[in-house]
Formats: sequence, C-alpha cells, structure tokens
Amino acid sequence: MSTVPTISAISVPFDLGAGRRGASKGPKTILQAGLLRGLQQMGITAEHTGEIRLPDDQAAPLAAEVNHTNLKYLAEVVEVNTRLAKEVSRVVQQGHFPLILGGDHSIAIGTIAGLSEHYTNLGVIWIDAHSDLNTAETSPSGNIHGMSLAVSLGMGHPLLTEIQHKQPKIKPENIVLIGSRSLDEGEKKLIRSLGIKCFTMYDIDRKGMAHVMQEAIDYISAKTDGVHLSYDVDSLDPLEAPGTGTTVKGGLHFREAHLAVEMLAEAGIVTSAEFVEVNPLLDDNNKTSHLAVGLISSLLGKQIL
Ligand SMILES: NC(=[NH2+])NCCC[C@H](N)C(=O)O
Ligand SMILES: [Mn+2]
Ligand SMILES: [Mn+2]
Repeated sequence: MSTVPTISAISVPFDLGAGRRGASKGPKTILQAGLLRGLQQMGITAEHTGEIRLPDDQAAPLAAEVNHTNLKYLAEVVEVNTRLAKEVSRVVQQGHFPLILGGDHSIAIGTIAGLSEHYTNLGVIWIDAHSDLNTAETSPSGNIHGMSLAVSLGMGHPLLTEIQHKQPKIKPENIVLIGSRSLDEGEKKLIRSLGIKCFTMYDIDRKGMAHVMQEAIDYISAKTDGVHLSYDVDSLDPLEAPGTGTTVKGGLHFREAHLAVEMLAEAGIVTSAEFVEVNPLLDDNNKTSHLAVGLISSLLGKQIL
C-alpha cells in the first residue's frame, strides 16, 4: 500500500517548556494507543528509537527558582533540544522518516535544528492554535513552548538559537501557519513584518479546509527541498482534543484535521513530522492520544477506502 520510508519514532517526554505539567506523558500514551501496530498494519515499517530526556542528575529545579525569568527552565530546554537535534539528524542521515512524539512544543527547536542540517530550504507547516513566535521580550508567560518557531528563525536567546549550529534553521518565506486563533501582539507584528504565510481560523471558515490546504501545499512545495509538519494538537477544537495544556475554543473539527493530513499524504511532500502537546493528565480517556494516532496514520497514507 505504501511508498512511505521506514518510520523512526522518537519519544520526547518533556514538558518544562509548557506552563502545566503532563505533556511529558504524551509519548507513552500515544504509543499505548497503538501507533506502531497501526502503522505496521498499513504495511509501513516503523520502529521506536527510544526516549530523549534530561540526564538524571539534571532534575528540574523547583518552579520557584525559574519563574522569575522570562525563559523558564532555559537550561533544561537547551539540554533536551540539543540531544533531540542530534537524534533527528542521525535518523535523517539513515534515510528514515523522523516522527517525533512530544512533549511540549518547545521540542520543535531541537527537531528543526536537527533537520536543518540536511536541507537548504526546509519548509515548515505549523498547525497550531498559536504561532509560537514569541521571544523573551514579547512572551506573556515566559514559557518557551510559545517561542519555538521564533527560535528556529534565529530569534531569541543564543543558547536556544545556536543549538546544533549558529545559523537560523528556517526562512520566514518557507513557513505556513494553519489554524491560528490566539496570537500575541508581538507575534502579530512579526507575522506581518516577515510576511509569514498564515491561514487563521477565519481563512479556514471562509475558504474551507480543502482550499486552504491546497494553497498551503502549492505555496510551500514550490520552493522547499523538504517539509516538516509540526502539529500541535491544540489546533483542534477542545471538544475533540481536551487533553492539551493551552486549549483555545473555535478550533479545527475532527474532519478538517483529518482532511488536512490526508491532503498532505496525497501531495507526498512531508519528510518529517512531530505531534506535540498531548497531555494525558488533562485528557478524557486518552481521547487526544487516540486522535493523534489517527492523524499520524492519515498523514502516512491511511485512507477510508
Ligand atoms: N505550544 C503552545 N501550546 N504554545 C502556547 C503559547 C501561548 C502563548 N502565546 C505564550 O507565549 O505563552
Ligand atoms: Mn504550539
Ligand atoms: Mn498551541
């Protein structure tokens, strides 16, 4: 059935980039929801390469010690992403498809850093209620998961932007945001000033998901040599995906979410993906983990008929 390369799933049980704990338990519940078995049933070769985590001696400091900064848990975020970047780079080198299971969205920093070694024009499709384009200066929370896309553009603390190598990892014109509906003032300014392609919920309502995805695919495939899908499950409506830390109402419905990844599968442009912000502690019977498994399967070619 498939021409999909071998999938290497990488778990990143990390949640110190987020304001609430629990996303660190996401990789395990996604795997328990039958991810690998499902892919194997589709005829795909899929392996789990292991977990990227902090060394045991880098136990998280007490929240009180880090909450006075606007870059909470900076050292931990740097460490885990440095490790993740190396692993992602190794998987690409091997010719496999990296599938990163988060974890909060700060792990996109390491994923994209590792990928950027292998592409000169890496495209990024960022499906998210948010744009994660804050810096310490603009962030309302100090949570680094709200900064990861800015970091990948080379903006922010050097310890973050210089992971893997010093250059910016992606270019603004190679990014497409989809599902945006909660943007901070600094983020809006940046989207406008850099001319980042952004399909908000307004655009999805106005044009329909099929139209938006076709535009996004045409836009990005024309100028990139690889496309990374960074999928934050809070892009979905909280009714569909209650198990996530920063829900925003008015999100994607189940069918829109599936259509988006089905169209990406059909276009055959995606070369890596990450699914982040599944928080089983906030979930309803692991509904959000099962949803993630369904979306990953659709992305990798599962069809209704
Ligand atoms: N990956 C996420 N869920 N990010 C949420 C970010 C929320 C908000 N914009 C902030 O910077 O704090
Ligand atoms: Mn996000
Ligand atoms: Mn989000």
